[in-house]
Order: sequence, then structure tokens, then C-alpha cells
Amino acid sequence: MEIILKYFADFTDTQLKQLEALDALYKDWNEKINVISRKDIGSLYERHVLHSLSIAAAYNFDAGNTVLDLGCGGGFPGIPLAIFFPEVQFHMVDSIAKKLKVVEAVANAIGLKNITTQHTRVEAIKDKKFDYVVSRAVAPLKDLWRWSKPIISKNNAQRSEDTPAPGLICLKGGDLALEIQQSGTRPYITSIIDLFPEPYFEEKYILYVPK
Ligand SMILES: C[S@@+](CC[C@H](N)C(=O)[O-])C[C@H]1O[C@@H](n2cnc3c(N)ncnc32)[C@H](O)[C@@H]1O
Repeated sequence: MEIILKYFADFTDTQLKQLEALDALYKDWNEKINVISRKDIGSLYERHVLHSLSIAAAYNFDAGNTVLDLGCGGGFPGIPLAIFFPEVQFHMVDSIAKKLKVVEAVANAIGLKNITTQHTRVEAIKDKKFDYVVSRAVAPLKDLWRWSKPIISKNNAQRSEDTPAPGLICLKGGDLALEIQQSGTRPYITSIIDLFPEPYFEEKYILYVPK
């Protein structure tokens, strides 16, 4: 938890309690349903919570915005972001139902009200639009963009100055040159190590593709 407080100072008591509760909840649920690699569970706050919150360090969302977490697995990046942005609605989507069971159990246990879940492949969602799609470790950028573009809402001129235009924001690692070229997009790229100078974030990036 210290690593979170090293980079974020302004949490409310509720947010602090919610963040602190994640450790025991994920340790417990991960025994039943594997959502985090066993070698990483001891580094939950750095490798999962802080990694997810890099999106919040780089981008603001406005109250009332809607965000779809594409392939949320056990809840990353959506759960830490939903704690960080309590006024923003997060729709957690995964094609494996039991992973959403973990998301729902964690959200209920910490009283997170701004989360909904949907068991589906994201390509099947045709009836809803979202201001942003966030995603980590799901698919090549080409596919993420192909799936996201139709469900991202049109540009909203009412947003605050530091809030990005609607788009896809995803967490990626390694050499991205070929993946970006094959995606046909020109993402804005943030090196997470510039936000959080910890060795773990070497070669980890936030990619933002505005619609
Ligand atoms: C490696 S896991 C990552 C989970 C989580 N985002 C994280 O970083 O911990 C990839 C997840 O994406 C889901 N997934 C892959 N393709 C999907 C699709 N087209 N629609 C919905 N979920 C998908 C899988 O079921 C899996 O839970």
C-alpha cells in the first residue's frame, strides 16, 4: 500500500479503506479463481493497483463519464480506477463468467457502487456507447481498436480541460513498434516509468487512441 501513497496523496478515508481491503480480498479470491499470477500476488499494489492507476496519473475522467473495461479479468484496471474515480461509471466486461464473479465479490465487499459487469465478448455489445474503453493485457492494439471504435461515444465538447476526448486507453508493454504499425492507429504514448520511476515499469506504456 505504501507504494500507492508514494504517488497519490489525496485519497478520502473511504478510498483508503477500499484500497487497503484489496490485499486480503484478492489473496482470498485468487485461491478459488485464478485471476492474478501466483508470483505476482505478493506485489498486488505495485503490479496491479499502481499499474492500473497509471491511467489516472496520466488522464482525468469527468464525473458522469462512462468507461468500459475490455477483458477486465479479476478487475484490472477497472477496480482501482473505479475507486479513484467514484463519480465515473465503470462497465466491466469479460468473456469468462467466473472472473466477473471475483469482480462482483470484490466490488461488493468494498462497497463500490460505480461498477456494473457483463459476461460477453466485447464484439457482441451493439446497444451501448461509452466515453472511454480501458484495457490491459487482452489483445493486440489492432483488435482492441477494431472492437472499441464502434462502442466509443462521439466527441464530447463539454469535458474539462485536462480530460481527454473519448477514446481507447490501454496498458501495454515491450516493443510496440510493429503492433502499432499493424493497428493503423497513431496512439499517444506515455512511458509509465516517467510517472512512477520503479524498475517494474520499465518498458510499460499507456497508449491512448482518440476516436
Ligand atoms: C490476460 S487476461 C487480463 C485480465 C485483466 N485485464 C488484467 O490485466 O488483469 C485477458 C482477459 O481478457 C478476456 N478477453 C479476451 N478477449 C476478450 C473479448 N473479445 N471480449 C471480452 N473479454 C475478452 C479474457 O477472458 C481474459 O479474462
